[in-house]
Amino acid sequence: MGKLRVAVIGAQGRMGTEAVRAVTAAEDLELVAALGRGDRLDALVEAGAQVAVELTHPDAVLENLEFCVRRGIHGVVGTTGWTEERLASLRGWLADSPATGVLIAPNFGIGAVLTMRFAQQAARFFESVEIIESHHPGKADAPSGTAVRTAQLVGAARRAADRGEQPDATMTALDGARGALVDGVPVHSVRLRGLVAHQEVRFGDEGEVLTISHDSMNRSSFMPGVLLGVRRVVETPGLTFGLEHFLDLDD
Ligand SMILES: NC(=O)c1ccc[n+]([C@@H]2O[C@H](COP(=O)([O-])OP(=O)(O)OC[C@H]3O[C@@H](n4cnc5c(N)ncnc54)[C@H](O)[C@@H]3O)[C@@H](O)[C@H]2O)c1
Ligand SMILES: O=C(O)C1=N[C@H](C(=O)O)CCC1
Repeated sequence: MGKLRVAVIGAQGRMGTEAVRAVTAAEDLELVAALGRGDRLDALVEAGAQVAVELTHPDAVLENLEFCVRRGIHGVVGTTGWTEERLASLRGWLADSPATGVLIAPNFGIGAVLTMRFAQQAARFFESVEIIESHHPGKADAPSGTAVRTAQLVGAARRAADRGEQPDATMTALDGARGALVDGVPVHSVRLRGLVAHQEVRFGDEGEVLTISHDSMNRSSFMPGVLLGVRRVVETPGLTFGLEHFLDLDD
């Protein structure tokens, strides 16, 4: 079998630079295109790309994915900012191109995916939960895609366990002091020079606190997840949301 032909969109960015390096170094993959802002998407077709790794900006990702899916190019997406409305558009394009696969990974870090899974498992046992995510100050979106996904998973697990609202006697608060409420879970976003990507999920109950915490120290740590996504997406038509679906976590 020949090498899988891979393109990177957003190739000059922080993540894109790492992805270009990782794809180039992988023996079973061939980097056939590296696109930056302003480059023609037609270059993907001309290069014969089979998979596009999308690492751009929430404002650009939908247009790039529509182009790819309509041409049968599979997508591995790290770009954040996903809403139900955006996902519905993507599902529509995929319905018209049923052999095409798209993986959206809020986080490619294996440890971060496990953090989300562990938080989901812990959620039903605790009265209180808050999420603190901390990132570099160049990040465009807040809260992080990882924190939003974690809060959704925790919120769903709390609902399934009939956990009511969290205790909180706050009567007056400055705007933002209690974070953003995502699915009933307060999420606090820190932006600090020197950081890469970090998250703490703090659970509390009478007399005990459980903190599940994960740190990405560099962006090369995301690359095993990106490469796994590239290899698996070509055999997984439709939308896959979350790298956990490619990790066989229940085995
Ligand atoms: N899923 C994950 O594990 C993960 C990890 C890190 C970052 N991210 C996300 O990936 C995205 C990129 O992050 P980053 O830190 O690399 O950002 P960045 O700003 O360093 O890089 C983005 C690059 O995309 C380029 N770009 C913008 N619009 C484009 C377009 N239409 N076509 C081609 N290129 C375009 C920019 O010029 C820039 O070079 C963000 O949404 C971020 O949150 C996800
Ligand atoms: O650096 C970023 O930007 C990151 N974005 C993702 C998110 O929003 O969760 C993953 C972590 C790094």
